Amino acid sequence: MSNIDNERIDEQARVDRLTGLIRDRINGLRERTGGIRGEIVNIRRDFWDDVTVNFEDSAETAETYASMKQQAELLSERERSHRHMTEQLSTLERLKNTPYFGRIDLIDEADSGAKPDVIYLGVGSLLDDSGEEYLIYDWRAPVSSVYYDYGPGPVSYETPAGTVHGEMTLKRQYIIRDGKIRSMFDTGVTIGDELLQEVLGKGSDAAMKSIVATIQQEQNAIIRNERARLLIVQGAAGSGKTSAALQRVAYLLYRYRGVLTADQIVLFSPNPMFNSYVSTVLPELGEQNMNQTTYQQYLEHRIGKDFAVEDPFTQMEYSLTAMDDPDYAARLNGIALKSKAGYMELMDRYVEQLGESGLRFKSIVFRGEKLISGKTIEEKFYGLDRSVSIPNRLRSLIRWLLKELTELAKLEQKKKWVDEAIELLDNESYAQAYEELSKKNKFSEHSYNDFDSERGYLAAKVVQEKFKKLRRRVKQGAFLDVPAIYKALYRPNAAVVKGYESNSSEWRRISEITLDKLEEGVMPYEDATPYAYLKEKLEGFHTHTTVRHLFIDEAQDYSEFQYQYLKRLFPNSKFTLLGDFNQSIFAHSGTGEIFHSLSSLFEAGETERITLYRSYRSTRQIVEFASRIIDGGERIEPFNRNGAEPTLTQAASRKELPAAIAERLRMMEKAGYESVAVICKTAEEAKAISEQLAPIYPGLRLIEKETVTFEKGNVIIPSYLAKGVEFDGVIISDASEGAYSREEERKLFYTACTRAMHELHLCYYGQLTPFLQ
Ligand SMILES: Nc1ncnc2c1ncn2[C@@H]1O[C@H](COP(=O)(O)OP(=O)(O)OP(=O)(O)O)[C@@H](O)[C@H]1O
Repeated sequence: MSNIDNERIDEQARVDRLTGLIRDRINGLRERTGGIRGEIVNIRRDFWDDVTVNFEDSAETAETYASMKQQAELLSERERSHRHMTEQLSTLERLKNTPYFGRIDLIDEADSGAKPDVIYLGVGSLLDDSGEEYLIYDWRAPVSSVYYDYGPGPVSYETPAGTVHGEMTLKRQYIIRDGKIRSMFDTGVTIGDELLQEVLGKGSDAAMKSIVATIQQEQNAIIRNERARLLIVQGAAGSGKTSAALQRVAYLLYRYRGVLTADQIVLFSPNPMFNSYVSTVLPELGEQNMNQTTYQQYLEHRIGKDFAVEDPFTQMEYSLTAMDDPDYAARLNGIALKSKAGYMELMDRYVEQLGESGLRFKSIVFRGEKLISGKTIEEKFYGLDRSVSIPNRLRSLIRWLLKELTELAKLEQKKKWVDEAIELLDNESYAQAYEELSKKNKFSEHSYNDFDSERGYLAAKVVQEKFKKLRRRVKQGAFLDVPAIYKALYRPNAAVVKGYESNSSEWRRISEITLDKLEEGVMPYEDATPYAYLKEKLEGFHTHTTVRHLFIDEAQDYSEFQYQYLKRLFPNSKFTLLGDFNQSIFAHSGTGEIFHSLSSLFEAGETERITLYRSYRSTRQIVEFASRIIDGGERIEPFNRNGAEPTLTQAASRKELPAAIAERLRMMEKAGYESVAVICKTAEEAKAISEQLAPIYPGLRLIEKETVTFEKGNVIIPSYLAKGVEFDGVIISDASEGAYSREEERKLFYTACTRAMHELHLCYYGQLTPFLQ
């Protein structure tokens, strides 16, 4: 028997020993948690039986208090133990079938000559019975970084106590399934092809997978980066940006356990469906999910009461389909203009001017009557000390208005409608009034009819009730008419835009189309951030000070303005931005140059950039094919996994396209693929193709912007919604010149093609897109 065979026997014996130990511990823990759970139920049920309650005198009261405290402490101690055991159980469950995936043998420089420490890495740590020796190290432990960063030879790694140097004498990888070593091999720096081949060759899933066992060196740099205030990751399609981001969250939660919690981490995703796609990774690693949201959801939350906020996909659909609209060019120019930092400066200047004049206030109206006119409020506001900021002046104004309302309420009580309202009161209200007044001795002993004071009391009650809503709205500052203030920016001769764009006919056109939308109650997507920013500047910023880490996926899709805004909203947060400028498809994010220039967001020393060139998602053939579409694509390195060449199918006419697509779908079904996407350029096209395919290839699920769950199966999806997700096979429904030929469509086309893991097929009619010619 060869050496390696002997070693494998030893290794399997160790796996057996550990899985046996893990199982024993699981059984023991299950029994104990069951017992504790029972105890907790009993303590809760008998809590008051076991407490002697007696408040007769101070000594008895003290004793009662002490006995309650003792019971409460016992309960919380039991609950703590239960929580701890449940966590341990969940770690053991994760280690049960695959206790570890890697091993390193390490000699610490400090004790050279000694035998190497043998370190096994898994998705959780395991101590021996003495509690002193690690049988398995968590992949996030400081020493584990050596596994991802080095091959055999000299190594170093950071610990809280400083840098440790040493020598790695062995690096081994395992594929262990159900407690059996399927294969094991010794490697250098790169974590072996074999393991990656196995992982990447599998079918796609409804949920993203964790990549702990095969994290690559450059990905590890992202995961463990702790220095940068702003970490910018530019990575080719399929290079593992999202995967690395999620592993990074898990790493941070481990590294800062006790200090950092999952709710202090926020991930901005490209769409709600993507949220569902990535939501299983962290629980799989034994961590809680961070807060996940989309920028659109955030905007809705902030300004959704003022306007119907257009979403980025509707804007996208417009930019892809509305070329015949006479306002098309003006709208696109407006989108570009409003996404720049210069537009934020314009808002700043506007706010400065508003400090002097121009704020608009709504009158405070009650029962159709103006109680305090907008004009009066305005005069009061501008009568306040002008050196004070607008939000602080508004606060004074609120105090003044509330006082005024108290006085006005008294006048209101005398009005006739109040009498009518009193008459309609029920008996209970009367009885209550009588009781309260008796308590206050308001009824004079001599009068037999206390009508006046009773009426006074009831009138005050009626008016107070009706004024409640008014007072609440005043407290919220709802009398400031932010929509009107924003609209004023686009009115002819708005003071602030003088010298900015006032003479340009383009600006006038942009203003007109924006105003039209705003008057309809619709907030165009490109205006949503400027509006939210203006609102915050006037009312005072609602910052999220507890958030420590903000992750933005598909970061190339955000505008400069949006970044500046986010920076202000999350003042205590580090930013991790993950994107690919080759996939910037939105009109507001330009051609991705914003993503390039982001370094200016923070100080130079606080920003770090990492570029990922290696693409893992797709076969070599697909990566090479797709890379030809974009500039600089030759730098993208495919992972060496082979598959079929992408195919081009020319249909005789547009009408024949569905048949060609159906044919490809059947072929892929035969080949056993379970998730195939027909990717269309727009939602409009997706809907049409979906209807045409239904009779000849039923069962495809149409994905729309409202779709919130990502499920396994065959789908029809618009290109821009397929961002960030992947499929076994992709069929580009229409790769004709008519669909993809404008320069703005190049990146969209690239994004669509790079969603495929194993097979890519393109259908077209007439001329093929010039991007492939
Ligand atoms: N180190 C790795 N080990 C195993 N699989 C990996 C690794 N890195 C990436 N992958 C796989 O590659 C695929 C693409 O990863 P991911 O979606 O994170 O890439 P991305 O850079 O965010 O892509 P895109 O920009 O196209 O959305 C996923 O299936 C992921 O599991």
